[in-house]
Amino acid sequence: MIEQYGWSDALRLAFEPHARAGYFPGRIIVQQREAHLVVTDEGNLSARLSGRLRHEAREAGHPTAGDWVALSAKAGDGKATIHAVLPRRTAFVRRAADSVQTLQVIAANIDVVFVVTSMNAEFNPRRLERFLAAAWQSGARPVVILTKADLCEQPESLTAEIAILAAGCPVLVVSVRQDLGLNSLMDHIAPGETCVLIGSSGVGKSTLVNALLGEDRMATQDIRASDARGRHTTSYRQLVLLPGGGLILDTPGIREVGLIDADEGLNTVFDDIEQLAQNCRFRDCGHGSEPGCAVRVALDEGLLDANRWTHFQKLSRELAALGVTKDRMAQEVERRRQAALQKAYRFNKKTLRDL
Ligand SMILES: Nc1nc2c(ncn2[C@@H]2O[C@H](COP(=O)(O)OP(=O)(O)OP(=O)(O)O)[C@@H](O)[C@H]2O)c(=O)[nH]1
Ligand SMILES: [Zn+2]
Repeated sequence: MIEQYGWSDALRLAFEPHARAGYFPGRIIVQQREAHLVVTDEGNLSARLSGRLRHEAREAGHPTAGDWVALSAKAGDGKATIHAVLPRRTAFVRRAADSVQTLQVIAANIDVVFVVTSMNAEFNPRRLERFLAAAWQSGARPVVILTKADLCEQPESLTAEIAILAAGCPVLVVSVRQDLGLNSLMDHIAPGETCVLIGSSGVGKSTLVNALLGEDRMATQDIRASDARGRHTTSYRQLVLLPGGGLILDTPGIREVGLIDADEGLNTVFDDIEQLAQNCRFRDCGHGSEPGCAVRVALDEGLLDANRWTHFQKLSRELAALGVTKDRMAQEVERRRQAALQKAYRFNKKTLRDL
């Protein structure tokens, strides 16, 4: 059962101390305020945090959808207690809605982030950059999906434009209406791997999930004809098994990626600018009036788009204001979480590293 949900030898190894303590493993498929829905070899259980974990969670963060956890349960009542969270391989992090400083991990242990944008509405390159940066920063592989190809007059030129922006990740063109491109999408998720979809409201994420599942499990919405944008629909927020053996997590929290949280992700998306800046005469060039500034020259000669440059500076400033270091923020959050966990469980450092 849990093999289907991605249970692996590495996880088994990390789980050993918990197995010795008499606990069994499970994966959170729905995160809820009080009790989480957890898939286990004994079926789905409704699990609450132990008192001790609840206490630690204040420092180390709460377990989230996609997390592997150590459980105990009394026979037969469908309820369980979560005693520990295994180290995460990847984490999708966003800033909490109510605070600039608080980070929220909204999905753990994901392998692929599908960045979804539609081909019918006006294409917004800046927004795609932000989504891509968030995707890179999670530690998972980003893949761009362009939806509603049936509504686009010249899909080729738009695809080419986007491929340049999304340098380094695959760009897939799909149309659920025409049943186009869905198989190549499935090729990007291996059995046991977990993917998430991010993208603005109305781009067709739920429709895609339904198509992948082969049934209408997600509530979709009818698009507002006037502005080609969508309204929010409530979704089935859970980690679900796809027929091909992969897993998909469709949660509203992931869709609403706010500000980008990592300069690592930013650098990947703005790789060309980073390259340019390396040609400046001074290593700490501020790209203002310094002599020998390669960025200024590129701007003057029209080799670097002025809007793109402005956007890059704006995002850089936002990140600097947050004190973001070169480390991926997701990794930093995870490091702190593990440090807190180690204090509690004296986890073997090597076991953590091996994951
Ligand atoms: N023409 C066309 N319309 C599509 C396609 N895929 C989705 N749509 C339509 O786009 C609208 C929005 O689709 P949803 O799947 O609800 O969008 P969403 O991204 O899940 O939206 P939120 O739940 O608000 O985040 C619906 O009316 C769909 O029928 C497609 O391939 N072609
Ligand atoms: Zn410079």
